[in-house]
Amino acid sequence: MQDTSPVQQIAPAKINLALHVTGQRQDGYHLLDSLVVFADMGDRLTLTRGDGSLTLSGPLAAGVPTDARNLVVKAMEFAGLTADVHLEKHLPAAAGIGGGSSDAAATLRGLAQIHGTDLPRDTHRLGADIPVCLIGRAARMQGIGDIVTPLPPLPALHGVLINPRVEVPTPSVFKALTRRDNPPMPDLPEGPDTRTLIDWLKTTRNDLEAPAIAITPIIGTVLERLSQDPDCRLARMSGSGATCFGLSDTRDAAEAMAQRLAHPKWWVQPVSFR
Ligand SMILES: C[C@](O)(CO)[C@H](O)COP(=O)(O)OP(=O)(O)OC[C@H]1O[C@@H](n2ccc(N)nc2=O)[C@H](O)[C@@H]1O
Ligand SMILES: Nc1ncnc2c1ncn2[C@@H]1O[C@H](COP(=O)(O)OP(=O)(O)OP(=O)(O)O)[C@@H](O)[C@H]1O
Repeated sequence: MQDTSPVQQIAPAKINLALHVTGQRQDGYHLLDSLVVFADMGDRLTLTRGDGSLTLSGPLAAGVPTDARNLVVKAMEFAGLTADVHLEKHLPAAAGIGGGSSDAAATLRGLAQIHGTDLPRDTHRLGADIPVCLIGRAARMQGIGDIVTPLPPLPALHGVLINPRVEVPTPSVFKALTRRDNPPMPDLPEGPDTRTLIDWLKTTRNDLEAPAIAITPIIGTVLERLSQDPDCRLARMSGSGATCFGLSDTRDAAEAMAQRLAHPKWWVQPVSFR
C-alpha cells in the first residue's frame, strides 16, 4: 500500500554571517563569497500527497501570497511534482533571512521524500539562496549562490535576530552598491572556538549593509541598538536586509539581549546557529 503519511519539514532562517560582493557577471548577477549558517527556528511545512494546494497559518502569515507568487508553489513548478502543503510562517519575508527561499528548499526536500525522487539540479535558477538552503547548515556560498561548500560543524554560536518589519527588495540593494569588486573573505580559521570565530568575523563584512542602510535607514538604528548592548560581541546585517544579528557568548546572554532589545514594532528572536 502507498504511504500517505504527512512529511514534516523545517525551513530554518538563513543568516549570512559574512557576505562579500566580489564582482558582477555580464548578466548583472553579482559574485559572492559568504559564510552562511542556519538558526534553530524557522517556518514549518507539512506536505501530503495532493495536487499542489497551499494553506497558511502562523504569526507571520499575514500578507504572504498563496498563489503562484509563493516560492512554495514555484518550487513545485520547478520540480515538476506536487503535494498539498501547509505552511506555518514564523519568519518575516523579504528580510534577508531566506523567509521565502528556505520554504522553497524545504518544499524541494519534502517533495523528494514523498515521491522518492532525487533533488532537482541547478536549483540556483529558482533563487540564488536555494542551494545553500537545501543544505541547511554551515556552508560557504560562492559564485552567484550556485557554488556551495558544506563546512565542518562550527563551534556553539548564539545571538539575536532583529527585523524592524520593513521589507527590503533584494534587487534595489544590489543596484545601490557603489563598489562591486571587493576582496573575498579571508581564509576561515581551522577548528575555531566561539571567540576565535567571532574575532575572525570581525575581519569580514557584509558589503550589502551600506547600500541597504542608504535605502532603509532604520537598519542603521537596529545595528546601533545591537552594538550598544553589553552582551553583543558583533552586530551585522544578514543578506540584503533588513534583518540584523547580534552575536553573544552564550544562549543565556542571547535570551537576555532579546529581552533588553524588545520593541513593540520589531521582530526580535534569540537563536542558536548551526
Ligand atoms: C543576498 C542573498 O540573500 C545572499 O545570500 C542572495 O544573494 C539573494 O538570494 P535570493 O533572494 O534567492 O536571490 P534571487 O531571487 O535569485 O535574486 C533576486 C535579485 O537579487 C540580485 N542578485 C541576486 C543574487 C546574486 N548573486 N546577484 C544578484 O545581483 C538580482 O538583482 C536578482 O534579480
Ligand atoms: N513562502 C513565502 N514566504 C514569504 N514570502 C513569500 C513566500 N513566497 C513568496 N513570498 C513573497 O515574496 C517576497 C519575498 O521574496 P524573497 O525572494 O525576497 O524572499 P526571501 O527568501 O524572504 O528573501 P531574502 O532574500 O530577503 O532573504 C515577499 O514579498 C513575499 O510576499
